[in-house]
Amino acid sequence: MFAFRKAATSTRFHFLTRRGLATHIPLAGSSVPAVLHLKSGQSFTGRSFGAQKSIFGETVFSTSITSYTESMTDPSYRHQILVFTTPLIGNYGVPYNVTPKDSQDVGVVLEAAGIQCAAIVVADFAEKYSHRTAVESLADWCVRHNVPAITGVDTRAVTTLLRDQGTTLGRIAIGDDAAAPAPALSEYWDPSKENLVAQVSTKEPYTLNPDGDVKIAVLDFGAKANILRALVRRGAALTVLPWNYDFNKIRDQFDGLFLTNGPGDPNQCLEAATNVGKTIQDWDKPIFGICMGNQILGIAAGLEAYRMTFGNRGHNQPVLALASAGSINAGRVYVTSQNHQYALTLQDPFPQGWEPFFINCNDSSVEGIKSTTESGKKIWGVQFHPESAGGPLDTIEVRAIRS
Ligand SMILES: NC(=O)CC[C@H](N)C(=O)O
Repeated sequence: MFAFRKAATSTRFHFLTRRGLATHIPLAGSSVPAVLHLKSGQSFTGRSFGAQKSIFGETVFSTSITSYTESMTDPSYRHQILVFTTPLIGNYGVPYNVTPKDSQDVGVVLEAAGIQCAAIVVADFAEKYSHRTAVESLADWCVRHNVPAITGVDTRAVTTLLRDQGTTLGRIAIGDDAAAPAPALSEYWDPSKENLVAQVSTKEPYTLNPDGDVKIAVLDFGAKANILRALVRRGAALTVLPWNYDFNKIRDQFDGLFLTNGPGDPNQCLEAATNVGKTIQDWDKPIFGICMGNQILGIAAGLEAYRMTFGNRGHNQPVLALASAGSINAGRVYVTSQNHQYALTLQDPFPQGWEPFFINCNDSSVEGIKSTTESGKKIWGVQFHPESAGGPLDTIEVRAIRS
């Protein structure tokens, strides 16, 4: 036991010294009081182990049992207070998150360079961590990225509430703020009223793996790095574009279009849906979208994106492949990684030329759409994350699984 601890600690000091950070950042005051207030009136007390900063956000829960570092760096969690239903969080620390940046590499090991969620809430923060890739503790990482974190919270009670009343606006109050009364209802800030995609999307186009075999344009709504890595690994040359770039102006140079994941309400991005609407009308090359990308495709096709009660966040969401998925896959259930609050309507009939692709086995929400064979188009979207990180690999190569 001691040997493990020693190894983790010396790796961390090695990392900090190598990068010129001579002093160890101490574990943020674990006796500092902290409170999670919900706009619905409930308050949950705990202790701070992250940045000593109070924030507002949208309170959501994730049922994933591992990969807290991947979830926390996923830009789709922007401005969300992330409650982990798994009680013990932090036990394997945080890995080194930088790779040599070259034209084929997105430059990070996780999903983004920094923490993207607004704060985390856990039942039991593991102060001792151990993993061969760990270079710092979850507490140190949160402090370095100025992200508040609370431990000692009854996360089962919070989750039960959120499941019943839905995703709820919240406030994390740390230190002196924790002793203050809960905010007035009018003080709660609602991130879903903002265009969060504009905050996280690239501001300028850039390329990755320019010598790749297939030229794909990527509309960046807040891409997880592993999506870009997954495309580059398959030999694609990527041109990553800002979310509202009109791809139609340059589409002749490309073999395909990809639409990424992203934070917030897809209805804040109607400009992108209008652009994509023009593309799907008269472009016959392949188009694929993940999560927000699926929602933008759906809006462009004439479906509506609605707000779900508590969304689906976790790495254990079962989805059923429909007949439209093809005879190899139809009828199979895949366990998938998900992080979303909105979904496309399951309407009958579906817009002309489109059909549902997958259905969620828990709540029957639409888990993907595709163009019909008769339409002659090659367009697919999935609400889940086939590229995983974190989560099961069931859908990373759907066809390969059966063979
Ligand atoms: N991961 C995503 O792309 C999420 C899409 C959208 N922000 C939602 O919450 O539904």
